[in-house]
Amino acid sequence: MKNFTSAKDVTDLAGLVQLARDIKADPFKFRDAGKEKTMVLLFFNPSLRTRLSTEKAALNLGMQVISMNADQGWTLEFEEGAIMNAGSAEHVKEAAAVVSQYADIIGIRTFPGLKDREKDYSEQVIEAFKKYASAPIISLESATRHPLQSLADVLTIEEFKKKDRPKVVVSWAPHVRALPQAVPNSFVEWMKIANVDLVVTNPEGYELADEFMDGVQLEYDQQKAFAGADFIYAKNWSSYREYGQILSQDETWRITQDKMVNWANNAYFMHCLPVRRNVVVEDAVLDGPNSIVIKQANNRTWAAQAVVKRVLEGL
Ligand SMILES: CCC[C@H](NC(C)=O)C(=O)O
Ligand SMILES: NC(=O)OP(=O)(O)O
Repeated sequence: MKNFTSAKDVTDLAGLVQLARDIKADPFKFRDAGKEKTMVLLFFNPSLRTRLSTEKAALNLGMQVISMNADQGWTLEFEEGAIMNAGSAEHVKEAAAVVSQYADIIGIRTFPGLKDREKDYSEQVIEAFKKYASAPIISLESATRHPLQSLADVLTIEEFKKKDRPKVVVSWAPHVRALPQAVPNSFVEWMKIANVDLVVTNPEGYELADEFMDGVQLEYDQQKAFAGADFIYAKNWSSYREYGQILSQDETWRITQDKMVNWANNAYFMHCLPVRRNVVVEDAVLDGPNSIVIKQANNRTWAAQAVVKRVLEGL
C-alpha cells in the first residue's frame, strides 16, 4: 500500500480487517516491522483519538514518532505559481519535500474550510502532499474523508454483528457548529465495500455528495430508517448542497433511548467521537449497555496499526 487516503487505496478489505484483528489479539506481533523508521504526523487541526491511536500504532510497530501541531501560524501556500507576498510563509512544494527528509511515512490531518466546496472536495492539501512528498501519505482525516476512522468502524461492526449482513443506519443528528461531511462520506464509502445493508437518514438539505450516495438508500424519515437496524451510527454534518451551512438544528433528530429501543430494536449505538452529549445523543444512550463507542475508539489503534503495517511493507 503506497498511500492511505480513501477506501480506493484498499484492495483487500477482508484481509486488512483480519490483519487488524490479528494485531488486536497480539499488539506487538510485528514489533520490528517499523524498526529504524520514522512516522511524522502533521495536525493542521486538533485531535485526541487519531493522534493517540496512530502514535500508539506506530510505536507498537517499532517506529519512531514525531507529531507536530501544524496549525500554529505556519500557513502553507498551495497555489501553483503563487507570488508569495501575503500571509503564507512556505509553499507546500518545499514543505512536503522537507518533511519527507525526516519521515518514512507522513500522516496528515487537514479539515475542510467549509467555505469553498470545489477547493475542499478537490482535496487540495492532501493531494499536494501526495504530489510533492516522497514519503507515503496516511490521512488522519482530510477535507472529505476519514479512512482510519472508517476502517475502525468496519472492524467494530465485524466484531459486534449478530448476523452475516447487518442493517447499518447512519443518521444525521443536530449540533451547535458546522461540521465537515468527511466522517459520513467516509463511512458510507466503506460500508459500500463491507457486507452490510446501509441506510442513510438525514433531513432534506443535508444530502451527502452524489459521489458517495450513488446506489445508497436515503430515507428522510428517521423512524422508517431505524426500523430493524442492528447498528445506529450517529454523526452531525453541515450541508453539502448549501455548503458548510447549518440549515436546521432540529432537536427531533437527536438520538434518544426511546428511539433506540422502540424504533431500532435495541441496536448498537456508534459514534466516532467527540460527541456533544444531549445535543447529538442523550446520556441514556451513551451510558446504556448498547453503546459501543469506547470499544469503537479502542479499535482506532488496531485499524491504524494494520494500515501502517501495510504501508511499511511498501517502503
Ligand atoms: C472525528 C470528528 C472530527 C471532526 N470534528 C470536528 C469537531 O470538526 C468532524 O466532525 O469531522
Ligand atoms: N474520531 C476521531 O478522529 O477523533 P479525534 O478528532 O479526537 O482524532
